[in-house]
Amino acid sequence: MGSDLEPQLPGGTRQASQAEQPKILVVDDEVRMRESVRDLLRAYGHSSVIAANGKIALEILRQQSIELILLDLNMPEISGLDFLEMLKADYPDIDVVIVSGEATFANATEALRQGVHDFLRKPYNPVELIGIIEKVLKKRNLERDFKQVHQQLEASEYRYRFIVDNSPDIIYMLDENGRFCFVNDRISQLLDYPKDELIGQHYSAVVHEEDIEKAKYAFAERRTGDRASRNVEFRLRCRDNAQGSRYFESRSVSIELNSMGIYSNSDDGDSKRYVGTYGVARDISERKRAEEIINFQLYHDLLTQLPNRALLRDRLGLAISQARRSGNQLALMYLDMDRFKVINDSLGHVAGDQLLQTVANRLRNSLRDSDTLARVGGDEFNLLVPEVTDKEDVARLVEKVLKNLKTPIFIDGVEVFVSFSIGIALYPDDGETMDTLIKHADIAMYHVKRRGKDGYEFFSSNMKTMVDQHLSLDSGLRRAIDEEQLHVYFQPQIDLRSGEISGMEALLRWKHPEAGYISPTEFIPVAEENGLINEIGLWVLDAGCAELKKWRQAGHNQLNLAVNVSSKQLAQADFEQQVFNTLEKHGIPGSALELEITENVLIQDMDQVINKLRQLHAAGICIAVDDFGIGYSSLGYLQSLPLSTLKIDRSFVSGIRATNNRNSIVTAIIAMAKELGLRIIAEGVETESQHQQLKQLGCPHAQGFLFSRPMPKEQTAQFLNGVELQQQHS
Ligand SMILES: Nc1nc2c(ncn2[C@@H]2O[C@H](COP(=O)(O)O[C@H]3[C@@H](O)[C@H](n4cnc5c(=O)[nH]c(N)nc54)O[C@@H]3COP(=O)(O)O)[C@@H](O)[C@H]2O)c(=O)[nH]1
Repeated sequence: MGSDLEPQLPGGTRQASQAEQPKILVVDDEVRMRESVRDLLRAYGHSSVIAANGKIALEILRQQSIELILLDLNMPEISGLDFLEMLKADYPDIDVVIVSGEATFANATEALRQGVHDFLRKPYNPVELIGIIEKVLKKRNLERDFKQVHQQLEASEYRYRFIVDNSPDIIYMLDENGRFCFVNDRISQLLDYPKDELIGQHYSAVVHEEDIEKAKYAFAERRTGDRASRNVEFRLRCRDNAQGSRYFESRSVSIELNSMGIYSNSDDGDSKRYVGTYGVARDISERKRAEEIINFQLYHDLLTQLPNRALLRDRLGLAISQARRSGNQLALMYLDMDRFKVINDSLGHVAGDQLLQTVANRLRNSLRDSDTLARVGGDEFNLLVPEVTDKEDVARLVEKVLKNLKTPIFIDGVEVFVSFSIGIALYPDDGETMDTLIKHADIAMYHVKRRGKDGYEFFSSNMKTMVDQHLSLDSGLRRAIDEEQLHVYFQPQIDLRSGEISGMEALLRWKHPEAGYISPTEFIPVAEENGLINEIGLWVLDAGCAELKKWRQAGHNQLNLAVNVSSKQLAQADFEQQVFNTLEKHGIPGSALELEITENVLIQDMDQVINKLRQLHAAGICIAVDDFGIGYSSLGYLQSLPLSTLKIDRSFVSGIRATNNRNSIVTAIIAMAKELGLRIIAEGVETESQHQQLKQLGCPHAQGFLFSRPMPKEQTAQFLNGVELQQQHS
């Protein structure tokens, strides 16, 4: 029957049987006995190997995987009990059934003590033996299955624990009293709490005190499904507040998603009992910080760190609502720095920025925390004072603010003096809405500017009428150009010695279809503000030159044309080129043109103005200073400028009498002009007496209603031809 070492398989190949069935080792020194057992096992479908003694059996165990040993106790060399001892030491998992003729109680007891599964006496009962074997194998199968399930559970538990502990989010469970019964590792990393310290603590221990109310329902959420809390934001406290607070977005999940016993079946089996909450909290601190930065940038001016227009509007809206409820007044102020552009242009933008920052700090330091100071433009600020008692109260505050700004500011070693024009509107008297208050404060500020800057004014309703007119002039003037409502009139300039006409001054007229004639004193400042003066001024020059050409062609070839030039026109980079082009277009020599500028032109950018005037002068064009004597500029410029004419202001002419000290001013101007080699024209001559006085004082030229009112071009041509016409308009 082959070697005792060889496994005796019941049919089929050895490998196939080994793979399919548990292996049984029969150890017996009696050949007949061990073969009968092997045959019996084969008959019942069990594969087995047989060994004639303990030594062979140990050898087989080293080579093969055995599950059950049927062991004889009485064997030579190694007894069954000794074999058992060796077996338990090296192969404790193998089950043993004793099949032996040994019948002593002591041996049987010892065998059982060593853990054998059963004891069967020879001659054995085959049915009993098979029954025992199958019972052992069944038990082993169960144990194997159990072990496998256990291993799978362990692996699964490990996987879940790994996932939970390595989650970027905090995962927690609270018991029904709101105490932590589970937290993952993430909570320790984020809040510096050892996990064990948190277990058993109420969730409020980690919630920021200001957010307890918000966190209350979200943290210990009882609801499930769609009604459960989602994305509720609040702050958790780090341990000992070591890292400050972090923002969290917490959510409680429904019991359907949570199979870990958050709700358990009650005793009746029909209802469920709340046992706790499961939640996931995600750290959103970085996002919150980014949001804070973005929010700051959205609502603040980055140069001065002051609130911007959007934040001011927000606070003003709230302040108006509160004032409406409480019946209080509030003040809104518009603050505009005077001459900031000049400072910025002369000292440079970096210095300008520093100045704005210093001014912002000074303003801020004059105010209370409840006030809102906002930067709403380059050099424009708005101040909201949410509660004021009366105008005097506001005036005191504004005076304090202006006084604080008076102290000179040093920028890069340069002493800078700043002043502000401040307009004030009060709620509810000056407006009940945000836009009205802002607009009215702006209007009041504008009035301070026009009045001479550096001060404050409260809004009044007549200011609004003026602004409304200003606005309608603005839009009307744009239409006036398109619809050809503008006209050039001419007023003669007379040589008092010969009585001849030496020149014509071009004067602009606006014939409005409804309002009639509108004075240039009203609309020229508007055109200067909206920039239309450049277009209009060039048009006057062109129209005047066109007429001058006709007059000269008609024989008045010594006639000159005087045209008024605004400071805004002169500031254009190509102004002189525009003049040269126009003269060239009409074929008029430069010497036939006189440009009238006012003293305020000279107060501005002196170097640039002198440069332009020199270029014009070099082309033969005469430069006259209009309204001379009423400006504040130094007389020293007269020598440095390429001037040709001084026009004595009407106010001096209207005052001259036969004996009057006003004459001394006119006399002084005439003397000074002669000294400087300048031509003199007296403006606004209305009476024969003025005419004679001027002649006596040696004034060579004059202009005024006495000689002629300004007239349209057709009448001017006739006037030149000596036809006396009734003047229609002045
Ligand atoms: N930049 C420009 N300014 C212009 C232009 N056209 C006019 N103006 C300036 O507007 C101001 C008002 O001008 P206007 O109403 O035309 O008044 C002129 C004369 O009508 C007036 N005048 C002339 N003689 C008399 C008089 O005897 N009495 C009296 N009460 N008024 C008189 O004086 C004005 C002429 O002023 P001036 O230019 O200073 O010689 C005025 O400042 C104009 O300059 C334009 O096209 N561009």
